[in-house]
Amino acid sequence: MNAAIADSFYKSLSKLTSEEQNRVRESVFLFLQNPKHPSLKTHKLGKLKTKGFWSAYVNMDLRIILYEQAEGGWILAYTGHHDDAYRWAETHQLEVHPRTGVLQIFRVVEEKRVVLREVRPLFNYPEDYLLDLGVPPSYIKPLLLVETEDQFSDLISGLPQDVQERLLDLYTGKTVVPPPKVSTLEDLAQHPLTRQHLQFIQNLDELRRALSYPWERWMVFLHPAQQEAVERTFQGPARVTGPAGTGKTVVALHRAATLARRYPEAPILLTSFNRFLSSRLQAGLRLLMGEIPPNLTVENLHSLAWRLHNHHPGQARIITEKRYKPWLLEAGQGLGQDAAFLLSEFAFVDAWGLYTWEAYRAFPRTGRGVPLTARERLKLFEVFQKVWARMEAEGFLTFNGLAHRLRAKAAAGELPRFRAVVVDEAQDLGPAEILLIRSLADEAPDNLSFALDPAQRIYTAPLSWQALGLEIRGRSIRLKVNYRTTREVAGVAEKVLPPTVEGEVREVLSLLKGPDPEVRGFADQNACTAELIRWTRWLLDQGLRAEEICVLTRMKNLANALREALKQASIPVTLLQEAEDTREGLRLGAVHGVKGLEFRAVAVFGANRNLFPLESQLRQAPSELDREALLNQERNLLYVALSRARERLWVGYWGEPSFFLEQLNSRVSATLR
Ligand SMILES: Nc1ncnc2c1ncn2[C@@H]1O[C@H](COP(=O)(O)OP(=O)(O)OP(=O)(O)O)[C@@H](O)[C@H]1O
Repeated sequence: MNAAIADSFYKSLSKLTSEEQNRVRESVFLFLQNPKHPSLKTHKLGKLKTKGFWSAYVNMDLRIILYEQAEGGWILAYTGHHDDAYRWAETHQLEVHPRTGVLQIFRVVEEKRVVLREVRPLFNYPEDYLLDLGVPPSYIKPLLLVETEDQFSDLISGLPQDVQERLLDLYTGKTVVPPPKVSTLEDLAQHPLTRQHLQFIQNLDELRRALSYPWERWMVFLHPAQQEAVERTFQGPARVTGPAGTGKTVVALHRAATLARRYPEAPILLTSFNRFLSSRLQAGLRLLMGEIPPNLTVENLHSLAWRLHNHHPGQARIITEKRYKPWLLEAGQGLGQDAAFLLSEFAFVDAWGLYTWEAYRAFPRTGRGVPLTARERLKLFEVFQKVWARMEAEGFLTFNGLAHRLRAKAAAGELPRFRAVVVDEAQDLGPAEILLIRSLADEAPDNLSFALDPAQRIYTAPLSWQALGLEIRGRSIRLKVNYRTTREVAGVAEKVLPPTVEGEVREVLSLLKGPDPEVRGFADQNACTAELIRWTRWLLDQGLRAEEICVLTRMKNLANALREALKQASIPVTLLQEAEDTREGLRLGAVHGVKGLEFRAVAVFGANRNLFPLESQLRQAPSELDREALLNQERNLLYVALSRARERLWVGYWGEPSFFLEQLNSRVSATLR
């Protein structure tokens, strides 16, 4: 079988109803077994003879647009309702690029753009160089004639994704290196740029598999940077980083699947820090692999730790800070240290597993904010020992304590190991968790793969990878193409962050265009609520389903108050923490519960000065450095909230706006005054 499915086909398929998708799938199957099957009425599109497009009949309403290759193979290019499908065929073309050799599908450039006249070009590069970058020859002149940014965006939106990326980089003043050239046909199928757009189907089995699952583009087409992070054999721990929506979870899923196939006899673990995220990973893997193979475990770290712990006698219950706080304060009376500092130092010692005096004394407290003399350290350690003794006597253990205990067992060879561990959302893991993961992985190539975004760290303080014994230099891949959201939404979300986060310059490229986000100030909470309800109703009128809309607040109590108001307005609501994918209703909840999710429309309700950052929390910071760390976490929380939106973003505040919003561009900040 000589067939390929194009990215544009999957994209168009996803716009059809599931009933229509099924009909299209049946016809594709039929077509690829017998292109001349009479029921398909396959015919060359008359007026478009030179372009090589064909149409196949699905039913009275639906058509599949195909391209016949010179060597006799077929490319599935598009599917849609009759008029839409024919319009697509008329306005697109498929061509092997004369320089790069890559097969490209792109929108036919409009003739009227090629009028030669005196202009002040926005984009001025040698034609030869643009050709080297893979710009189709018909686009060169129009590109050199664009005068405004809007014209530029509009023009390049018809180009293949990789060419758009290069042109946008060029536009923002970056040096862009031309892609490698494709010379042979075999080379073409293997070329990362081709694989970004075309899925080659070798036999009926592959076709059956491709047709029997819901088709999602991320399952099939990876960006070359994603592909590298998925497929490379790393000689040690590796990590993939990137802003929200750049496909880190997609990489983690593919990487786990690839490693499970690469080491079929060895146990592989795909993990994240909470149950909710792991169940999403599980669902993603089922989509990707059909069945999760027996050597691949998907489990959140806490549940894994309990499972390993329960293999051994002497179970303990996990203690929360709320429960041990009074014990710590009682033991620490007379030390002259305030409660916030005692709690913070206890958590620090616990996180790093400094359970002996020698370990605590020798451990650098750099960056802790409150300096301690050796004597003060010793006094503190004696207090901590009392708390640990009490925990032990009452059958309790902190989670970090459990993690360190397991780590020691793993080091002594008493626990089973994984050949490779893949970790998603790794920025929120603390030292105890990362050290545990490290101890559970074999010392071998490909053993540890982390996916993370430092700007989404909302639970822990930044960590030094080197201090954890993880050397990742030369094995770090950065993603920058945002597949989730529009340029407008990504622009607003990134602007609440500083340009560099934990040493990494924030770089994001979104190829989608959409409406400007709205940032609105109100006199009080009631007015903000009323407008939010109006906006929600408007979205529902526009055809969005309630579950495609999510409203986020900084605190749970604000979400509860809003829930009542939405109920009264007869808008169905499901709280985020209760939300199964199947439940209906607008999603509502505190930002902490929205990690890893995305919605067509997102509203942040209460982006007020005293809520982002949460004033009451900042006041408790024991030192200026702790305050700084908390401030960053709060900023990250707002970033997480804003970056969940795929198409529409609405931000409402009353009183003073959060100062994190100050960096927004003038278009948005105009509404702040
Ligand atoms: N190669 C791809 N092709 C098409 N869609 C993709 C691709 N990679 C990612 N996506 C889509 O982009 C969106 C974001 O992907 P994903 O959740 O993996 O990003 P992320 O970097 O983990 O985001 P976050 O940091 O916000 O959790 C998803 O809808 C996903 O399906």
